[in-house]
Amino acid sequence: MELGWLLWGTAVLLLLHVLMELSPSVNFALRIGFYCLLCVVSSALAAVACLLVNGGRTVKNMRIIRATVRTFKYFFGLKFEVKGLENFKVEGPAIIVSNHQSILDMMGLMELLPDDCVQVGKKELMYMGSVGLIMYLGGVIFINRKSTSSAKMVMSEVAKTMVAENVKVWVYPEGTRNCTGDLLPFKKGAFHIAVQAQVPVIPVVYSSFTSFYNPKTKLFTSGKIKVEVLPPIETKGLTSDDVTDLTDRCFSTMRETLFRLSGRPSEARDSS
Ligand SMILES: CCCCC/C=C\C/C=C\CCCCCCCC(=O)SCCNC(=O)CCNC(=O)[C@H](O)C(C)(C)COP(=O)(O)OP(=O)(O)OC[C@H]1O[C@@H](n2cnc3c(N)ncnc32)[C@H](O)[C@@H]1OP(=O)(O)O
Ligand SMILES: CCCCCCCC/C=C\CCCCCCCC(=O)OC[C@@H](O)COP(=O)(O)O
Repeated sequence: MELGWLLWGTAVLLLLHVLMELSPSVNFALRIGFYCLLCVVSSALAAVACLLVNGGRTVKNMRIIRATVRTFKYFFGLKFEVKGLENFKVEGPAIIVSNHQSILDMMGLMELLPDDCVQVGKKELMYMGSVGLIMYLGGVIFINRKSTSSAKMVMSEVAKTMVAENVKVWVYPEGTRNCTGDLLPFKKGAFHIAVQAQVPVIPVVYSSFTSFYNPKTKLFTSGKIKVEVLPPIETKGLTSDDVTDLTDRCFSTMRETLFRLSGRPSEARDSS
């Protein structure tokens, strides 16, 4: 009986392996499916650990989440090469902004997440079962993207509490995933918070995933991601009139870094 199960199991695994080799779509679906399963199962386990260790919603839970998610890269053959971590060593709170390419970004995020740092996420994520629960327990700030006034109100509240509670806040200023190898125009919420709280903005750039991950062509292989934490941009003395300038400055620096890290030729940069 047990031998029968073993043979069946081996046959199914072999078949999946062959299908993955033959069809990029099957390979993509299985790898993404496995990633989601890993997120769901480890979120459930991590939620129990968070509740036992810290008792409820607190940024301290991010340490447990970070340690868990840092193991995921080994399943997918992903390597991170990180530079500039010393730029996180600013005194007190800061806004961290980074490019957002895919749901796989959670691995890159946790690879360098500093202590006492929460993220801003769309409120729909809260309803993703155990994944929503772990985000809630980790202190993720949920915003309603469909209501500008409500999102702005939450962001302004964040500007006050991040200073009072001495936490850093991680925002994806593109406001949505974008896996084209370029940046979408930045939304200004992160920069408004930085100016309101008079805290520095620390840009983080991940190289383009397109060489190993592309949902359009169903590409998902192993790969290397270069990451750079750029020097903090001070906001002391800036007012709301300076937000557009601050946003543009940050966008240009990050775009230049993205192209450099991704080895994009300079002619392509100039023509886009
Ligand atoms: C253990 C296993 C675990 C498994 C893994 C699971 C989980 C890991 C755990 C945790 C990780 C969590 C990671 C979560 C990632 C989530 C990623 C996302 O969800 S990205 C999407 C959501 N984020 C954003 O949208 C942020 C960026 N957006 C903005 O900043 C926006 O500006 C906005 C505040 C949302 C508002 O957007 P909207 O489109 O409605 O309006 P505009 O941007 O056009 O702004 C209109 C207008 O208002 C001005 N403005 C904006 N903000 C402010 C403000 N705070 N104060 C004053 N004014 C503001 C803006 O400048 C515009 O005016 P103007 O045009 O005149 O400049
Ligand atoms: C009871 C309901 C159960 C639902 C189960 C859902 C299972 C999904 C499982 C795992 C998914 C892992 C997701 C990791 C978190 C990713 C966060 C993220 O990257 O969100 C996308 C968001 O930034 C922008 O969204 P859009 O690009 O605008 O869209």
